[in-house]
Amino acid sequence: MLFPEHDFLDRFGAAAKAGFRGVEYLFPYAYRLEDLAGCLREAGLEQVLFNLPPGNWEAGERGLASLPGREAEFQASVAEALRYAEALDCPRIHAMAGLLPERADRETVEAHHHTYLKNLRFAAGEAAKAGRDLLIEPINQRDMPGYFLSRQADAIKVIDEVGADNLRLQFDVYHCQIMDGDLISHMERQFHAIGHVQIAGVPERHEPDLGEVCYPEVLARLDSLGYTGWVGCEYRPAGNTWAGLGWGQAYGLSTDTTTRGH
Ligand SMILES: O=C(O)C(=O)[C@H](O)CO
Ligand SMILES: [Mg+2]
Repeated sequence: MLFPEHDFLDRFGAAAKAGFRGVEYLFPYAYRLEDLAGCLREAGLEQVLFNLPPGNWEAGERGLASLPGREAEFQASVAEALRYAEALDCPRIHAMAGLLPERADRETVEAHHHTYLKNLRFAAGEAAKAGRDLLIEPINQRDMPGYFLSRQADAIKVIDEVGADNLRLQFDVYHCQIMDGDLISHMERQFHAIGHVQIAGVPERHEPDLGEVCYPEVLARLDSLGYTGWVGCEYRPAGNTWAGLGWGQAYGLSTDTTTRGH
């Protein structure tokens, strides 16, 4: 989502020049593995996370994991994601849950829940064989109406029901603020399950210093909890990406325009 001023494969160099040490993105599948691996190597970056294939994104699909009748496609998506994760040395992959049909009745919701648990057990098992973590993320209903997983408590319940050590929570602060609020309490209560963190300003999803969330306090508390994982900057720059990085200087990022030479 950052550096949209550049073609995708050029964003790796821009991220490194800005001081990032790792990158994540939604989907790698439109690109050749060797091109992505070369970008990481040349920029000296780690591949931190990406998503499993989401179904037909252009047609509005937002993941396969809870969709009854699509299990074979989901299993193939796990294999494809793990193939990319192996080549890019990516320790974690995110399985998007998918959308409920409009006005879903109780039976439909239960069928999605049953499918979700079954698929996550399969995917966590395959990821564990490869030494990788599988993440699930509650996503807010404003950005993704009908998304099957939107509340923090539901995500923790699913993680407990699946019972796989490598099934972890993708704690996106932006979504948590919109759907549940009470950010620091949720972060503290769920800390045992957090496998990745993402941040963005609320409500516009711009830079973290724009909006209602006090990120210096949230990130300081994350540190004091002993978090040693990554924090993904999953936001849409309000303007030029570089101009908006001032918030990150406290975390080693640079807004130095002289490094823009790219
Ligand atoms: O939407 C988000 O916050 C995500 O992190 C998903 O991976 C992509 O939609
Ligand atoms: Mg997110």
